[in-house]
Amino acid sequence: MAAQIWGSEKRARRRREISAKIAQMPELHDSKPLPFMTREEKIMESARKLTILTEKMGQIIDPTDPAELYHLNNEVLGLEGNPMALHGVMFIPALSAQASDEQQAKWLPRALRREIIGTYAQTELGHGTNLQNLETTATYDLATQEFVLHTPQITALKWWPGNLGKSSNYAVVVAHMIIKAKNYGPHPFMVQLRDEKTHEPLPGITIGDIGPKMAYNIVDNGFLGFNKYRIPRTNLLMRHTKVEADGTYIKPPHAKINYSAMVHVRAYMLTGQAIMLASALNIATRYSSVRRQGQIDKSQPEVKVLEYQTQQHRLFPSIARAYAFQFAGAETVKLYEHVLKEMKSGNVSLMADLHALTSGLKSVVTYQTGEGIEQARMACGGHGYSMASYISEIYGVAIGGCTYEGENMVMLLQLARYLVKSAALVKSGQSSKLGPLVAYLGVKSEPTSLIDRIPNSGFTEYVKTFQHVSKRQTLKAADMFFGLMEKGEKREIAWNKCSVELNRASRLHTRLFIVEAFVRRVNEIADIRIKEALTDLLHLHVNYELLDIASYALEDGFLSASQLDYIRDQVYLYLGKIRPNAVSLLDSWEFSDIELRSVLGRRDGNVYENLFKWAKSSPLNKTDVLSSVTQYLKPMMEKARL
Ligand SMILES: CCCCCCCCCC/C=C\CCCC(=O)SCCNC(=O)CCNC(=O)[C@H](O)C(C)(C)COP(=O)(O)OP(=O)(O)OC[C@H]1O[C@@H](n2cnc3c(N)ncnc32)[C@H](O)[C@@H]1OP(=O)(O)O
Ligand SMILES: Cc1cc2nc3c(=O)[nH]c(=O)nc-3n(C[C@H](O)[C@H](O)[C@H](O)COP(=O)(O)OP(=O)(O)OC[C@H]3O[C@@H](n4cnc5c(N)ncnc54)[C@H](O)[C@@H]3O)c2cc1C
Repeated sequence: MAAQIWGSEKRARRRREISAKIAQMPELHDSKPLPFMTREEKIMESARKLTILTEKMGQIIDPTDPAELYHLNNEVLGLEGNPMALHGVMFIPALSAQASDEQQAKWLPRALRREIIGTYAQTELGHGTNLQNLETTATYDLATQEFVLHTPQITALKWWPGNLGKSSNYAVVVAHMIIKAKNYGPHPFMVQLRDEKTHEPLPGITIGDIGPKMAYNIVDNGFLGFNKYRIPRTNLLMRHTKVEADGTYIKPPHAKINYSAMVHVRAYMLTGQAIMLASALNIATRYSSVRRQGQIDKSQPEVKVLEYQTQQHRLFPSIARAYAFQFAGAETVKLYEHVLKEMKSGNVSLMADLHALTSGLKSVVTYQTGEGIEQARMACGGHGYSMASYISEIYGVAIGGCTYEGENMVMLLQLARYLVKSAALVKSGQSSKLGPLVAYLGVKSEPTSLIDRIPNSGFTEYVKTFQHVSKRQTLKAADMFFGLMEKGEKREIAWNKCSVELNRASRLHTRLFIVEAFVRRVNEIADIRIKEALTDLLHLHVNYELLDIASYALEDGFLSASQLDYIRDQVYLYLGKIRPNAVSLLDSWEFSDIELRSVLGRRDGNVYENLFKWAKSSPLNKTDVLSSVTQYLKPMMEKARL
């Protein structure tokens, strides 16, 4: 099963080898539980481990393999980020995709050797979503052949970029490029921020940390202002766009090609989200099979809380989602790598499809991951609320994904643009022009679902039902939009008035893709026992998801009330079938105790003793009487007694 999750037997084996090596290297372990550290201590601890990793990484992993790097990162540095998180996640990908060969030769080896630390500085205090209204400017000075970076007002301060505040000394900065008074829109520039020897900010640069956040507090998300700060013309990233010495602008082959670093993260973050969901579920499911509370049959002893159907219903559909996201994420990364290769050789024809797909997936996966992790926390009762479970940290980090790389509603609307264009093709009789991901929009469906009518139909009838609801909602939302325009409404106003319906279509389309990716994967599996376990999970997935969106299928009679009862029964049937495998389905992800950082989720199940040990190690317990008591509470009580 681990081979299915991680992509191959070799990958699963490598992960085990890496975890085993890390277990033998105490210098790479947290020196004390992260929840007991201050933010400064955590940053210091993370930087300590990071420097050891830079020295010893080659002994543990193949540093050129992103999957091995990601695993090493999760085990040693953890989810809360590190002082170089954005260096690997966005700075290097931005340089790789957007810098010319000559620029790459100059900067990439230094970045890869970690001679310099970089980040991706795009979002500003006043604007994050609407890139067209970013306010930082890069004005070309023809006389000196330099760009002058400037922050005209407070809202133009860069705000949020990870590791910008204190750790990075370089950044890819996105600014409006102005040449001879003409604004060419946002473009990426390589900018040195700090002196390489002293790490002091360079003259003309104002920089710092934006303060503590809901989670991710090891990352120094920062602010950045420029006061007429000059950089050479050749620091504009020039793989696709060029500015010649005389100010001549050579436009890129696709208007949005400079957005590729964002698409990179949107594609890769899906499996990251799956891992966080599976981690929280691993903690909750293990704990649920240790925790005994109450009886189902009063004549029997107290049961493990995992025996309760409500507990299973709370956890198991999310287990199925974690697998579904992992499989859909793996497909998306493959597609991304393919499109990136094509883009590098000048073929930009697949960019729109990739953008639409990653926009929808990013939104649905992060939202459902957040939901699933929060349910996992509640499933652990009181102990889930303790930082000893570590679930609250996983939650805080995971839901950051609903906001970063494009706020979820906004990204769903990006997918909706693609769906509406596809609907227009269907309506104008040009269904043959539909791309493969939306081809179903042009296919006539049966009048009613055959879900419970065709025995042994595999998952075909389910897929058809998801296709039907997605198609219907897409065409309905598109009709609403076209209808408003026909009535004379301006395009943008009409769009806004339909946007809730449009986003519903985007969600349904994305959920269909996730179901299809799960079905594709299960169909590929040769090992009978693995196939059987995953088929059960897939049954739970399709029935649970369909129940969740049933209103769309009920409103036009595609599903009947009796079919809904059938679907509900299937959910209960598969909850029971999955119960014996539940812990194993999560243990198969092979998270080590070091990686999980959870007292509740320990592999050995020795929860209570370790919770007590953990509580005793709280800094508050170093002394029996705190100074808050001697200074304030004790005198208060004494005064009251007089
Ligand atoms: C091994 C790696 C492991 C990785 C693990 C992950 C862990 C992650 C941890 C990292 C933590 C944090 C990182 C966070 C970093 C950031 O957040 S960076 C900042 C991100 N910011 C955003 O995402 C901003 C969102 N906004 C946008 O993307 C755009 O502004 C928006 C698309 C909303 C609109 O752009 P405009 O330029 O205004 O576009 P319009 O003029 O409206 O035109 C839209 C048309 O352009 C098409 N489009 C847009 N984007 C793309 C694209 N990327 N590719 C292709 N096409 C694109 C769009 O479809 C429209 O086309 P149409 O007109 O419909 O034909
Ligand atoms: C943990 C974290 C890490 C980050 N790291 C980085 C980084 O490394 N580099 C970087 O540059 N940035 C980074 N960011 C910033 C992040 O990319 C932005 O916050 C994000 O893109 C959302 O933009 P915003 O803050 O402007 O939200 P807003 O756009 O202000 O969103 C507020 C509300 O308005 C709605 N809204 C906005 N526009 C529309 C629209 N057109 N239609 C409908 N609704 C709309 C949204 O849906 C949302 O409900 C990070 C953010 C976080 C939380």
